[in-house]
Amino acid sequence: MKVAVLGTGYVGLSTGVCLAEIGHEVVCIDVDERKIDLLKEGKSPIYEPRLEELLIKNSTEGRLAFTTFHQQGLREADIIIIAVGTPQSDDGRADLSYLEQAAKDLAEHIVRDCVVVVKSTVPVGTNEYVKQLLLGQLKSNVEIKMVSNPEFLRQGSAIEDTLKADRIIIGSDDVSASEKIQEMYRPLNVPFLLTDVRSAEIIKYASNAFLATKISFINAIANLCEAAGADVEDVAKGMGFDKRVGSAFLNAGIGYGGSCFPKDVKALLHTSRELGVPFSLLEETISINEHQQELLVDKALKRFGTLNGKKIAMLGLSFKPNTDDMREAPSIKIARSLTASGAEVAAFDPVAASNARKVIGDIITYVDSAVEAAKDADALFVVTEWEEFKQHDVAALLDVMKQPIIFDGRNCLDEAALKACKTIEYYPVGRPAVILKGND
Ligand SMILES: NC(=O)C1=CN([C@@H]2O[C@H](COP(=O)(O)OP(=O)(O)OC[C@H]3O[C@@H](n4cnc5c(N)ncnc54)[C@H](O)[C@@H]3O)[C@@H](O)[C@H]2O)C=CC1
Ligand SMILES: O=C(O)[C@H]1O[C@H](OP(=O)(O)OP(=O)(O)OC[C@H]2O[C@@H](n3ccc(=O)[nH]c3=O)[C@H](O)[C@@H]2O)[C@H](O)[C@@H](O)[C@@H]1O
Repeated sequence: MKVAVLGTGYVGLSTGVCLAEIGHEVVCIDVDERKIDLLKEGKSPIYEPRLEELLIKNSTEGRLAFTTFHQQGLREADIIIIAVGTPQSDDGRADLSYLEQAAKDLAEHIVRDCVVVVKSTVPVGTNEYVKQLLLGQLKSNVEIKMVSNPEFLRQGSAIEDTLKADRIIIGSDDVSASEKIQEMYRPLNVPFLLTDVRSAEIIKYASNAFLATKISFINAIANLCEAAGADVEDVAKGMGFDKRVGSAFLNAGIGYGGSCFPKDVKALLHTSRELGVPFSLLEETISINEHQQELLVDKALKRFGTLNGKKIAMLGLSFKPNTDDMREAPSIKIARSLTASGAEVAAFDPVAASNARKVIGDIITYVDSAVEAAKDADALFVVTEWEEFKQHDVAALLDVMKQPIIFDGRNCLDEAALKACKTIEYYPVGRPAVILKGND
């Protein structure tokens, strides 16, 4: 099938590459010339495992092309997938301006009957709004059918999640459009759930808000465990054995970040207010998360009395491992709080440093290794659980630190390995701090 994808961000690019991989002819369109130039050279503008490999393979085999010209990209498309951003507005609602522009671009350049798929995360009712915009401005006499098809991939495993999704939601009031989209995805062999458009839109927000709430719930339990002398890791394990609870997304830490949970929880809250339906649970989810992002700095302040002049090593900047995305990363708040308290911060992240610099600026120093960050540090903050930090020889870090104090915001360091080092003050999340007696 001939597919056009509007927007080559995390979702659009992953979708485009994977649809080409299962045999479709795909043209990805973006208004960002820099991105399209890179993509044409076979380079991915984002860090995502396997993405570049599949990008090169499918471009070389002639199933994947990139353009900044809507006219060129849309000319032959049977299916057009909209995957532009829907960021957060100041009042919490989803900003639909990119989507509105996308509808305008489509109206201008669509020249044949096609199915338009809204994959961007959009508030309930938006598919109908886009359809009206599109039909109202359409230049050619063609038939357009609409499908809501929200996306559930995670950054850092976008390709894997797309090729092996848990489900594909297809929301449409038109049977033939729904069938066409099922046909497009059929080679993936993933279960479909067919719904009406509004339910499909809500499924996306409900899923993200539920997962964010699960994280805030376990973080609240973590704080309770710390005060009560219990261990949240064991508590989460004990809860997770119950299939009704499930063990996923019960990792306590310094809160959720990223381009979606923070904005989507707020957007759903905004929708509920607009519809006059109380949903204070979401307010708590947000407030627990904000508090959790302050956790490491609060603990360090308690430990040191003042952070003025203290040197802190930050391991990790991206909002989660395996991505260079800094959107709403907890590291931003942590870096700002630390420096506002007079601390000096040296940070290392395997891939996110240059994006981090754009957001955090030069209030902190960006270094090229964990050991360099740890040099002369009074404390180490583990902010992102990159595999290489978990595997790191902690002794090598402790050797260069001024004091052996670790605040582990992701409970990811191996305690047995820590015990094999010299004596350490270790502050995990969700269980009391411990002095790990070492062999010094
Ligand atoms: N990032 C993620 O992991 C996930 C994101 N989503 C949702 O998918 C949507 C897209 O998210 P991301 O891929 O992260 O966004 P992004 O911000 O990374 O990419 C959006 C792209 O759209 C392009 N664009 C904007 N207007 C355009 C137009 N008129 N024509 C062509 N291209 C245009 C931009 O230049 C940009 O490259 C959002 O609604 C988001 O909430 C859903 C699931 C996962
Ligand atoms: O709509 C979206 O954009 C996507 O949002 C999330 O994906 P993503 O933001 O890429 O990453 P997650 O793995 O969900 O992590 C989000 C945040 O929650 C945190 N988290 C996650 C799990 C956990 O147990 N504890 C925890 O603190 C992570 O550190 C990270 O900051 C969802 O998992 C995807 O299904 C969804 O498609």
